[in-house]
Amino acid sequence: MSQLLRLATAGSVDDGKSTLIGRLLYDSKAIFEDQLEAVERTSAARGDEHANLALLTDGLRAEREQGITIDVAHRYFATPKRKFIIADTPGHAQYTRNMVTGASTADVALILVDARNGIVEQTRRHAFLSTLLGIPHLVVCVNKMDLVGWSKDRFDEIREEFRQFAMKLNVGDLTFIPVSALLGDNIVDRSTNMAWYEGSALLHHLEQLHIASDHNLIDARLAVQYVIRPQRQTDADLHDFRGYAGTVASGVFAPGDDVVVLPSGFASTVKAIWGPGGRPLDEAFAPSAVTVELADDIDVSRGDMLCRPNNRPHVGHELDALVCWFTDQSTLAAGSRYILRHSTRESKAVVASLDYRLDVNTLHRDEAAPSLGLNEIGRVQLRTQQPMLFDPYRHNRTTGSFILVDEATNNTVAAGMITAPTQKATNVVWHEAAVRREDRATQGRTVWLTGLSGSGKSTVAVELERRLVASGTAAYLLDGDNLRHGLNADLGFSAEDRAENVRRVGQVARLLADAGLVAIVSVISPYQAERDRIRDLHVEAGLPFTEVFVDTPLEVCESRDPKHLYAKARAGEITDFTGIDAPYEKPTNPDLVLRPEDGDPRALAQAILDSLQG
Ligand SMILES: Nc1ncnc2c1ncn2[C@@H]1O[C@H](COP(=O)(O)OS(=O)(=O)O)[C@@H](OP(=O)(O)O)[C@H]1O
Ligand SMILES: Nc1ncnc2c1ncn2[C@@H]1O[C@H](COP(=O)(O)OP(=O)(O)O)[C@@H](O)[C@H]1O
Repeated sequence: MSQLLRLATAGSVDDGKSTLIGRLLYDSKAIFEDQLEAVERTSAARGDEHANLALLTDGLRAEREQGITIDVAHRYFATPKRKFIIADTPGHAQYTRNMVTGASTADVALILVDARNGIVEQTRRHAFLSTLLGIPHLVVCVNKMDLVGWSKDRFDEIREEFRQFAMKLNVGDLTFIPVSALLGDNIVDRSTNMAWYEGSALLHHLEQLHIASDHNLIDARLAVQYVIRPQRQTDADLHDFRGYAGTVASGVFAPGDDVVVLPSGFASTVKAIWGPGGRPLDEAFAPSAVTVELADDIDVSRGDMLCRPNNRPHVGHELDALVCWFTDQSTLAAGSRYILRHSTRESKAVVASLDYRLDVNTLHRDEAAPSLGLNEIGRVQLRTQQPMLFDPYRHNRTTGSFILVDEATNNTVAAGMITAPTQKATNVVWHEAAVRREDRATQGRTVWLTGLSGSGKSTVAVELERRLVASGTAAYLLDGDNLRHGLNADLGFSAEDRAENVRRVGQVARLLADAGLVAIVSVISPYQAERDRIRDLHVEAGLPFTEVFVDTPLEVCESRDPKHLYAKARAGEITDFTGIDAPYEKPTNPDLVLRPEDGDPRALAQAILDSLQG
């Protein structure tokens, strides 16, 4: 079966969103002949020169007005390569909530920009929301290129402006396509009007997009929806069948797997897994709805979660989360009480504090904000009566999200994304500085070089620092090797110690960047999750973060072996050596990749400089 791609579209009114969707449907021959004829007739009657494809999607608007969905319409179409679902979210300023509901399961966000107007407030807002929702791929369609004379310069200008903004966000994969939705350029077929554009047309890009690896296949989680306990049918059934039905939120379950049931902590083994229609399954992935049978007769009830013994979600009463407020009937403030629904559990919850309200347009945090109103987003600390079983949203869009329900009206009043369990440090108050970042002479950032030992991180980093300082930019190199002589002298090379090493270096880099320096970091940092955490730390602080993958193959590193460490590792004299008997997880979405064939260390340092300026 072809893989399904979920698309969320966003753009301000009149950017051409409806036309673009119409064009995709029209040109991929997905629309019904009669609908099309009606559009052609209406367009001709209105004297339109071209078939007005917005009319196709305007039909949907009527549906919406009847309140069928929360202002999000879904459209289905298919090409021989793939099936698509488009969630069309209206672009008005106050429609944050629709975007949050419509796009939370999307694989790709399509953001439309009118080439004449360039990046506007809405563009930034939608880009921010898309990244907040963890949508892994972002496609910026610079539309109405016909109205700017198919200008490459204009396209480049918009792309650069967007890139500058996107650096402050945690954007996974970012693509820019110049299009004319009205005339069909670069929608399904490559445009002949823009020969300078070398990329794919939109549909082709969407068909090719690799999304399988976006799914979390590591953290096995299944929230029990209900317990199936049919009556004994015949005397031959010595035991009553007991199955646990639910949807796999992430990871993989298979018969024979050891599992733990949370929050009780009882352990068992998966005896069998049943799919739809009672079919036995060898494996179950997200988002399959299955029934799991366990080998042991243990107590499991609705709301419990099955996971693997060595990979568990957080269990706790305190959540740190970003919430989007959905209603104008009330506001959220410290002390407000709600029902929190998370996977198949629910609990009473109180807002322990509202840390700040986020201005989605400027990313400014208002720490003095007393409450959140309609469509506003803020960071809150929540305390629940029952223990919750959760993961950060960044790792798991299912076990990382929740909704808040008003007890009195039973209305959903907010959607939330869990950032982390609330930090342990209690009674420690953050002191506000009198100097704001904008008041400092320079604005800092972090450039993070990751790669195997001997890949060239330090050499390139030294050269980058030299060039920056020579050009009058305050920069400071934090080298893993060197820090391990001081700050991190107590750490070795176990997975835990490396995580702590990277956490400390990341915190120091953030402080330097906050102080206005370019912090250059050169550490192996072998784990994606740790690197992501450092990126988040920067993004949350509004500091640009550039992840540079020094992608030198293991064989090359090993042949260089300047410190003879590979030789020692091969001889078994050192253990846990990265690339030999300890893992290195390649960056999934680095901002820049440097390969040996790209040049000598000087050329590579220059490539980093170019990317910072570009
Ligand atoms: N077991 C093992 N594995 C990897 N590296 C080892 C090990 N033992 C010592 N070294 C030396 O320590 C340097 C890596 O330190 P880092 O702080 O960058 O590592 S990590 O990010 O915590 O994984 C690394 O430096 P670079 O070669 O500059 O990367 C090595 O010289
Ligand atoms: N781009 C490059 N081309 C060829 N050799 C390189 C390059 N970058 C670094 N080297 C050499 O590789 C060795 C390892 O580089 P180093 O910067 O110490 O790596 P790391 O800090 O990643 O361990 C050094 O001897 C260095 O001179």
